[in-house]
Parts: sequence; structure tokens; C-alpha cells
Amino acid sequence: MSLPAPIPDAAIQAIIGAGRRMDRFHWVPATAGNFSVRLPGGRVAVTRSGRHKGFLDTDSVMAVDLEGRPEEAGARPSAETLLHCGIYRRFPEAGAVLHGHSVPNTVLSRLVGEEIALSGYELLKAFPGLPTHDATVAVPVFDNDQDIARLQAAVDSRWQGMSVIPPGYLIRGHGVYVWARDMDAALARLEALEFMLECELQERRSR
Ligand SMILES: CSC[C@@H](O)[C@@H](O)C(=O)COP(=O)(O)O
Ligand SMILES: [Zn+2]
Repeated sequence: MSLPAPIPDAAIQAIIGAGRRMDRFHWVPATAGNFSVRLPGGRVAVTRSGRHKGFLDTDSVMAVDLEGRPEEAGARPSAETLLHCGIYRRFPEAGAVLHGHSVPNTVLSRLVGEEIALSGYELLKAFPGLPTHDATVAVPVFDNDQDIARLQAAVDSRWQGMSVIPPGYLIRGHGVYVWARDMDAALARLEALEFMLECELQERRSR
């Protein structure tokens, strides 16, 4: 059997850098969070399960296919790899996926129903196709589920009825997923979303 192709260093460095940046914001406590980059040929570079995402090294990244199957026998990719693969399958333009557990996304997702509406924020312009603050963006919220295949099925079924592509989604009491064409764009989108979630949380506190 031939050895799997090496993972391009640019993808590994993008993942390591994302972890350091998200750790600075306290968005990846303990071993929370996972990140991936789409590779050519239907491959995905993804973080191994159980690592602290602020201290990743080159060994912390492995490759799976678009069904989440590891290329290396016995290797353990992120427990949430199927959510990454679901995004890559649904959005061909997605080149990187980020998942984090911030306090605002965790708390807010427990306070709302099936979505959070973000309206009137200047930072909405960080999302694709929005030239003005004068808009409302609905961020879907899914119930948490330890059965990740079942959770992905719930995400797929909500996406089927969706005419507007959301900037990401939340999992209740758990965290956020965002994606974009590459890692820098995904980080920018995550920062914008987290900023607005923090604003929403503060507004709710002051009511
Ligand atoms: C620290 S518990 C968090 C995990 O259950 C999970 O939600 C998570 O984000 C990280 O899982 P991982 O398997 O390391 O990618
Ligand atoms: Zn998680």
C-alpha cells in the first residue's frame, strides 16, 4: 500500500496559527475547538482529537477524506470531523473551517431558539455580500448532540430549506462553526461574529 501524500506545510501552518490566535481570545479552553483546511483531491487537513488548540505542532494535524475517514490507519481525527466534512461537501467554495467555544457563543446559544438575529451592526459588512449595517443576518442554532453524524444530519436538513447561506452556525451550549474561502477569511469571519455575539450578550445583560 502506498503512503498517503504529505500534508502541505501551508495548511499545517494555517491551522497552527489559527489555534494560537483563537487561544489568545480564550475561544479554545481545555482541548476545545477544531480546525481544518481543504486540500486538493478531496482531502481535508484537520486537527487530531484531544490536543490543546493553542499549542498545536506539525504532528497535531492529519488528513481525512470528505467522509471523515483517516488516511492513516488508527489515527484519531477531531471528534467533530464530520461537521467539517459536511461544510466542505455543502459549500464547494469553503477552504477552511473553524470551531471554537467562546463564552458569548456558549451563553447566547442557551438563551435563544433556532436562530440568533444580528441587526444593525457595522461589522455585518465583514460577512460576504453585505455592503451595509442596515441588514439582519440569522445565525442558525442547533441542539447539541454527542452523536456527530446525527448532528450533521440535522444541519443538512436545515440547510436544505435555506435560501441564504449563513455566516456560520451555533451548537447550543457548545460552540460555533464558521467557514470561508481560506483560513485568514475564516478567522476574520469568526472575529466579526464573536464580536457581535459579545455585543448581543452585553445588551441582554443591560436590559
Ligand atoms: C474539551 S471537550 C470539547 C470536545 O468535546 C469538542 O467539542 C471539541 O471542540 C474538541 O474535540 P476534538 O476531538 O479535540 O476536536
Ligand atoms: Zn466543540
